[in-house]
Amino acid sequence: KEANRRDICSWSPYGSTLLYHQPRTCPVPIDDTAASRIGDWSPWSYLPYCVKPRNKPRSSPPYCVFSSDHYRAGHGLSVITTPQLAASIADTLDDGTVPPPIRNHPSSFLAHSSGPGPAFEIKDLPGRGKGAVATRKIRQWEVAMVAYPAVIAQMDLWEALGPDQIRAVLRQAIQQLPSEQQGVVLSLDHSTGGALVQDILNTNIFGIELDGVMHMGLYPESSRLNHNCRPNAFWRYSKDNLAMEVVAIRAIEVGEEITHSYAPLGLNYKDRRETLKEWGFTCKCPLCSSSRRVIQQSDQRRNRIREVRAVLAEREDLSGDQVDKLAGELLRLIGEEKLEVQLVVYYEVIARAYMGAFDFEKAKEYANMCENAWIQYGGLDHDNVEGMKQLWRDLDEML
Ligand SMILES: C[S@@+](CC[C@H](N)C(=O)[O-])C[C@H]1O[C@@H](n2cnc3c(N)ncnc32)[C@H](O)[C@@H]1O
Repeated sequence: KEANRRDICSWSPYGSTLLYHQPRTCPVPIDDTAASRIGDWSPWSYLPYCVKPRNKPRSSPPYCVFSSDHYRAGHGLSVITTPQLAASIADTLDDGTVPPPIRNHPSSFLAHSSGPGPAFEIKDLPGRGKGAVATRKIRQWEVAMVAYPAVIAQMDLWEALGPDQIRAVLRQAIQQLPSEQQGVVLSLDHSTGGALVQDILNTNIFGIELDGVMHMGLYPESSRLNHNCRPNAFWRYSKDNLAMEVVAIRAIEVGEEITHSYAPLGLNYKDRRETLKEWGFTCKCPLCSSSRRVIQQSDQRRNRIREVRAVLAEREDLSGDQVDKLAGELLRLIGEEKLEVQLVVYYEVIARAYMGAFDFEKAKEYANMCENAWIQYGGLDHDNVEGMKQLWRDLDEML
């Protein structure tokens, strides 16, 4: 009975978990041979271009280029992945699967442009190339930017394919984009070295998950966002419609650059530099451009944040008063370091520390703060809603 339901793909773990419920169809995965045999490769605009990944076992599925000309009002999309994963995202090609709040956002190119227009402009910035600068005040939790992918490629592409195969699939993926989108992609920044398209991908990708498999997502609009070690925004994307939202973590003033962090948050200066080497640049954000004394003070705070977190998470003999003191110190340091994006994680650590100290009122207070922050942070379909439910279950069991 289940298998007959149109909204469940038997081979797809996502099946019916759409937040924005659309009837889901379940296209059959096709490679180039199957598509030519049946003479149909819809919903894709071109016959898939497939290669056998040279560095994977012989039984592995091919990696194919699937392109759509009409994706997001004709901006186009090329996906380099297995036939099965391509079939699992076929429904997202339909503009109708983008929920109205995202589709109608002023920065979305699907919006009918009678509204106020985007809240940012792309400008040249000293030492950092181009970047997005706020043209009006952006409120905390406001979606500042909506973006859609132009290229998606399986994350292990560079290892799975031989160099000639990589060149061939990238050439095909770019050639099959509408010409305007080709120009947009080829004009993106690149700083990691090597062949142009591969370098553009390495410089600009966001890691996204399709059916549990990591992919590189190239989102040209949000590619212009620079890194900041004290970011004022973060990004999230929806598996259901592939749209990316850039959200303000605190109020952003007119003229302020909108930034996110490319590196895990909370690293000290040396570790951040090491991590950002992979991206091929030396960070020139305001913190990294400060005096040595300011950087040292920041490092001390960041080291202390890690220590306090470890004490709260690991010590089982803390009293309520001790948790009060440590939680207060942790939140003060996070505020001083402007690492608000991490609060979701720390609220849970504090809630669990209060549970350990049998102060259930405070535990509930922080569990509530954690849940509200996750909802603001990830939206209702965020994976961590499950983690939150576990926190509440653990708390209920103790009461
Ligand atoms: C994803 S792009 C960001 C937009 C880019 N600035 C542009 O002009 O399109 C990443 C590149 O921007 C530059 N960049 C980003 N954040 C930076 C920072 N904090 N300091 C210096 N350069 C930065 C680096 O060249 C990096 O490789």
